[in-house]
Amino acid sequence: MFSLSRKRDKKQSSKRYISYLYLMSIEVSKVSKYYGQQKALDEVSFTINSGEIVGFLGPNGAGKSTMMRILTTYLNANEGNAIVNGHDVVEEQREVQKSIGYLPENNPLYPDMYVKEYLSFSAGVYNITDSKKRINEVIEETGLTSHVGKKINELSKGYKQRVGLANALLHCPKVLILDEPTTGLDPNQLVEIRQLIKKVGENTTILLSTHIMQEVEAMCDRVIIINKGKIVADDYLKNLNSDTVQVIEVEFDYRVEPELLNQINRVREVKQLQGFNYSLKFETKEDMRSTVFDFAHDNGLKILSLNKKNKNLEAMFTELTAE
Ligand SMILES: Nc1ncnc2c1ncn2[C@@H]1O[C@H](COP(=O)(O)OP(=O)(O)OP(=O)(O)O)[C@@H](O)[C@H]1O
Repeated sequence: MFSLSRKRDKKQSSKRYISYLYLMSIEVSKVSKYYGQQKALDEVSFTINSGEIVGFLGPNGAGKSTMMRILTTYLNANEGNAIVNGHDVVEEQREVQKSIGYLPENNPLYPDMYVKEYLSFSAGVYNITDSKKRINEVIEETGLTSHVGKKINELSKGYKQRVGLANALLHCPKVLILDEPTTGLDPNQLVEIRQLIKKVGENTTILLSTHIMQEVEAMCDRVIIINKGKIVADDYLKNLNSDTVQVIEVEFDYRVEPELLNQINRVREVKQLQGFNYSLKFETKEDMRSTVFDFAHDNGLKILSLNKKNKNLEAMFTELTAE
């Protein structure tokens, strides 16, 4: 275990800086965080490459906001370290803040300010040169053109989120950190904000947190799943959505010994669910439903229902975050 405040060997640090500059946007290493006795993060480690859109997925209370607040320097970890765009989140806070855009969970906007007034105020805080030009660019990029003359408290939740995004993008950050960016949006606003985030992600590395699995499927290249403060999965969606793993859920009219079902040709795993329901896992592209039917017939078992599922993100999320 090593501490966030430790001083690094300068030579090693500059070598690492160069590699991060080109490849790695974020590196988190064995980060733990306690609130009193409660461990909110438990030796969390992951890396995010430059250009990726990564979903940080977990149920309520999993530790997502805590991790994001550490990455954005608003909170210190108790153990471990984190580097963002080549800068240590404790030793180089100012550099980290300059290189990231952050949209916190409850986007703190000034309700009485006009949209443009608010962005000008932020541009002043960021010390942006040629701020007028940059403000007009982000207004266009985030689809706010027809709303610039409005006060923030006159905007819908979706447009308030756009203002938050515009604000986070003002200083052209390399990495955007978005904490539950679509919470509370209606279905139309949801689609629009997702499209906007995807568009922004064409030029920016994005880490976004959510507890909604479909959110990750709609926007991300990769998912990191966190549960009770621990990383439980980290993979690219294209791998998770492959159809080589197949789960068949079958309901019989009576209890069947799992040992019997284990004899089905090519079955890899048998799980007993509620009632007389069973889940059978296969690792093949071939549709195994007829094999299951034939096995049931040959063994005198009566099937009441049968469902084939691909072992996709939804199934994995449910399994990994089950109580
Ligand atoms: N300031 C705090 N003081 C005490 N406990 C806290 C504090 N902030 C968070 N926690 C606890 O730490 C755990 C992780 O919280 P965190 O907000 O990081 O989770 P989350 O995944 O972002 O949840 P949500 O999706 O509900 O926002 C939770 O059990 C939470 O109750």
